[in-house]
Amino acid sequence: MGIFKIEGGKQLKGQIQPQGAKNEALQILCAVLLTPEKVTIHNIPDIIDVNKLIDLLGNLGVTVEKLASGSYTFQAKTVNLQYLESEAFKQDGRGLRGSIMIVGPLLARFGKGYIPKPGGDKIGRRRLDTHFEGFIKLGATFRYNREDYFYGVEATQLQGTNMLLDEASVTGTANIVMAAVLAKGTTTIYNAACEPYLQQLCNMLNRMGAKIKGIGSNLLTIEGVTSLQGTVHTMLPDMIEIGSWIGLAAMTKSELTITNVNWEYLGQIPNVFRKLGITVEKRGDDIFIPAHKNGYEIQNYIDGSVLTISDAPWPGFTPDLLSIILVVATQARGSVLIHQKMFESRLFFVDKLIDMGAKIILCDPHRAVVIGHDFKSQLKATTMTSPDIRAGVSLLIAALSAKGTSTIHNIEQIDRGYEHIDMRLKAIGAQIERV
Ligand SMILES: CC(=O)N[C@H]1[C@@H](OP(=O)(O)OP(=O)(O)OC[C@H]2O[C@@H](n3ccc(=O)[nH]c3=O)[C@H](O)[C@@H]2O)O[C@H](CO)[C@@H](O)[C@@H]1O
Ligand SMILES: C=C(OP(=O)(O)O)C(=O)O
Repeated sequence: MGIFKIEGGKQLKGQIQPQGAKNEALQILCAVLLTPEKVTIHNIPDIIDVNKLIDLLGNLGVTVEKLASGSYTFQAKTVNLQYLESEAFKQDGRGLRGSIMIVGPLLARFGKGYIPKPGGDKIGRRRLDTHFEGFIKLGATFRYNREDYFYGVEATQLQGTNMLLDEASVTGTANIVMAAVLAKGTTTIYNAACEPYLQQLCNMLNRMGAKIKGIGSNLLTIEGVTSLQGTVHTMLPDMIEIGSWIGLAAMTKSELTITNVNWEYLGQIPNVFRKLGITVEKRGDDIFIPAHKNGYEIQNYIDGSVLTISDAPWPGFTPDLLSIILVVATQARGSVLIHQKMFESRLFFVDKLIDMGAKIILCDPHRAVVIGHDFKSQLKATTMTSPDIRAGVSLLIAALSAKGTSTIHNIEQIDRGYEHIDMRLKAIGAQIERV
């Protein structure tokens, strides 16, 4: 397993261009299975999870051609359905979370979709009921093999229907939408997730000939069509990476420009950092973060009570940035309650920050109070292990701000979602080595 060695306490400076969005890429790549025609995709991030999914598509018989860095064509003229029943698929399929979204397109176009329990972060229970309840509603038969955690759905022709999702699941909505576009008749999906990832997916599907209305809302209406054609799609910049760079700049008192961020898709993200007292300046389509020489001060509520930052389905604040908010708060002036509502094991990494000298009280698995140091006491360097992708980056930010040399193990978790992070950090002055 890889290791980062970080010499912290250095100010960084410069420009950073966000990569294409990981969670969007995982949906878009699965959508290529819906058509026998060529699909060209640009701004694909070069990260472990995405590369695993591209390999999986190749194993399924999709012709994959790399045009340039980040640009590929995919053509699923025929698909090797036997691979779905192989031992190799059981290994490949559980390598990442995003693989679950091959099920909807395969079911819709080929009548069967199988998947072993998918991987992804170990951040609490991650059920798949919403996905399979949706497929069943569309008329699929469902089976689950408890022995080897293997899920399967089959149907000769999906039928449009009305459904109310039990929760606004991101990958669940994507999966059901990709099945419903080829169903017979009209499907309505209420309580649909509507993250920018999903808006991008639905817009792409419409360009392929699908008929989806209500994009960006929690009520999608999908008129089924018999076939879809090829298209060209460009991924948005990764909003979670953008948030990570904002946090990094503030915590290391660095001046950073994050370029071409697509402001209109950032939702609450800039404002939540502003609530921590961080200056997030809009300069055209860039974000400019000045060096916070005098620190940053957490805002209280109007009545003077302590601020809470919590997650919610879009357009609420994404759970994927709460770990970063938490680490940034450790050096703020003031206190904040971090409430991670969705996942129950995503805050345990605070133990490491406490070891480094941060003032945090973990109230329960979902809530932590952070009392900021206002830079009066620097975090101390240490050795740590990255438990999940976002905690990993939060620990990396802590290490870059800490005094001395820190070591982070299990950096594959970080490489799962951040493209060449060590090279990009070096380019803005960080001292980081991959060993
Ligand atoms: C590959 C991918 O795209 N992964 C993202 C996707 O995962 P994923 O699609 O797996 O996450 P879901 O949206 O299904 O659910 C996430 C968690 O939130 C809970 N939940 C969800 C909706 C809701 O209204 N109430 C609620 O409590 C679920 O029970 C689950 O524990 O969305 C998550 C939530 O934004 C992100 O953290 C992941 O980065
Ligand atoms: C939880 C995340 O990813 P995944 O769903 O792939 O585990 C994430 O991107 O923060």
